[in-house]
Amino acid sequence: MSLLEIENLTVEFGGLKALSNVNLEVNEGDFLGLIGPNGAGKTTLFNAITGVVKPSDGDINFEGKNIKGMRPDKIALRGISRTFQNIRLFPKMKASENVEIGIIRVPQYSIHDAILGLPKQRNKDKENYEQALRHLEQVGILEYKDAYAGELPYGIQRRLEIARAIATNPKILFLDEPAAGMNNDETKDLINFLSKLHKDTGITIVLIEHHLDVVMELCKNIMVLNLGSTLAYGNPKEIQSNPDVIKAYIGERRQKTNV
Ligand SMILES: Nc1ncnc2c1ncn2[C@@H]1O[C@H](COP(=O)(O)OP(=O)(O)OP(=O)(O)O)[C@@H](O)[C@H]1O
Repeated sequence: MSLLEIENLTVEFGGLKALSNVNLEVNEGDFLGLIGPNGAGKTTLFNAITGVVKPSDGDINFEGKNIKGMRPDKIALRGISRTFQNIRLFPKMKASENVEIGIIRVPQYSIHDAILGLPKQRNKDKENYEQALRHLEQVGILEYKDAYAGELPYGIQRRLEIARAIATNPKILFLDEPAAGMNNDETKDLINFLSKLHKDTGITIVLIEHHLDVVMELCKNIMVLNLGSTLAYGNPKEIQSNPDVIKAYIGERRQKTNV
């Protein structure tokens, strides 16, 4: 059984079919890339899986259970975590506090314990802080633990988002354009860091990215969406030489980036 199975998924916004009969299987440990032109439906697919938008048709099975239409918080508790295209950190909170928010998803002590500041609450707070530091270390930004998120360099903020997402201890991680707005050095750092994260933790990752070098280097398989439908699926070599993909997307990206 696959970890995630998407069957004939359709998402409509008014008269617009953002996704049309999309099928996808993700196995445990996969590193899957999701590419395609602007408006192809990539983020909509993430939004449907994470419960942010309601599909009009099809099924989304995670660990054999249909999660289609479930609330985002319930889906997150099943082990599905994500980052967003636009950074969504709490800028006036410290880096460590942003990660603690990822850890404290379910009440860990009663309101009574919290109001009275009982040892159970104090111990849990200390454990959460220590765990947050471990995640900051995991993504290589421990030195920024006391810095305010909004004051961090862009590439570090992106890593902090990933630290917060993995703090929920997910079984699958969806990354929506983690290299967006990064310069070449930051992009190279990101490739190395994601490769190490995947190797060290074995976590299943699905990655949307327009920086094709990131996708080609990291992903074992790639799904190409175009106009809400699957245009192609294959390994990086197959995708780069697929004439339909070159015509619909890669050719245009090469022109834009002079690759
Ligand atoms: N909440 C929404 N309401 C109405 N239309 C939407 C909504 N979200 C997405 N769309 C539309 O659905 C289509 C797919 O959008 P989506 O954001 O999924 O594309 P994408 O492949 O992620 O694009 P990009 O690479 O630019 O991020 C687009 O035409 C978009 O305008």
